[in-house]
Amino acid sequence: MITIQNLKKQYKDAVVVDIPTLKIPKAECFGLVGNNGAGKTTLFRIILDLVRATEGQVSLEGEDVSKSEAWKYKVGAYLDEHMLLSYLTADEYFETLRKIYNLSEEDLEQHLSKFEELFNDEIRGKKKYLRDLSKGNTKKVGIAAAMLGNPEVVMLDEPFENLDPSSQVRLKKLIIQEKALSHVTFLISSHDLNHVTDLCDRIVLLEKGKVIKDLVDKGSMVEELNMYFGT
Ligand SMILES: Nc1ncnc2c1ncn2[C@@H]1O[C@H](COP(=O)(O)OP(=O)(O)OP(=O)(O)O)[C@@H](O)[C@H]1O
Repeated sequence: MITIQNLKKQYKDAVVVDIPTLKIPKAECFGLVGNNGAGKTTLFRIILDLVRATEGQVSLEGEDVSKSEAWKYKVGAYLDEHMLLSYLTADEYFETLRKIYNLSEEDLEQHLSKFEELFNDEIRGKKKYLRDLSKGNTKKVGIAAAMLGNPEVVMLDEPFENLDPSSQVRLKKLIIQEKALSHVTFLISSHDLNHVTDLCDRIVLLEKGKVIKDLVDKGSMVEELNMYFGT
């Protein structure tokens, strides 16, 4: 369970996140939507302790993420390319993570085999450094890395952005499979209302840092969001 309490982030006079309370239960697929600047990435960054909140706290299984370290072994995340080691090739990067997570070569192969269709022969066995990959292929590496090591929570910021249409469908299939096989809690922010509503059990809509809708009814989710976004 991720618990957010009295959370505020302020830059000078601007309050960009303001969430009195929000609980994300284990194994939920939690979607986060909102217009540009609504505070989605900032909220993810606070959850990952990449940005300190001005007030309040985020805890994972009762541990305040800004005061403890143990939660880091339970969380995998891909927010942007800064999280990668761009001077490595994809194979070198996965091998580095394998050692960090203390996985066997078989474990790594088994994990990466799930991404074979998504990688589409563009990622593994290439001599290209991550910094030279296309935006979509970079994202695929980041997503595969975020899901490595059996994390309990996987956080993905805009996972569908820059992916070609076939890759978007493949990624969606992969996340659905992973949801069915494990009890991973997914936190996914997206501007793609169709994908996020297809995938997620619950969608939270942020506006100027505040939760203005918390949707759990699959039947009316799409309609409510289309009404809000005028789509
Ligand atoms: N370091 C910073 N200094 C000042 N303002 C910041 C900083 N980081 C974020 N902001 C502001 O916080 C607000 C929320 O930004 P954030 O990136 O979280 O929004 P978002 O919902 O992820 O947007 P998008 O959909 O465009 O990615 C924006 O107004 C942004 O300008």
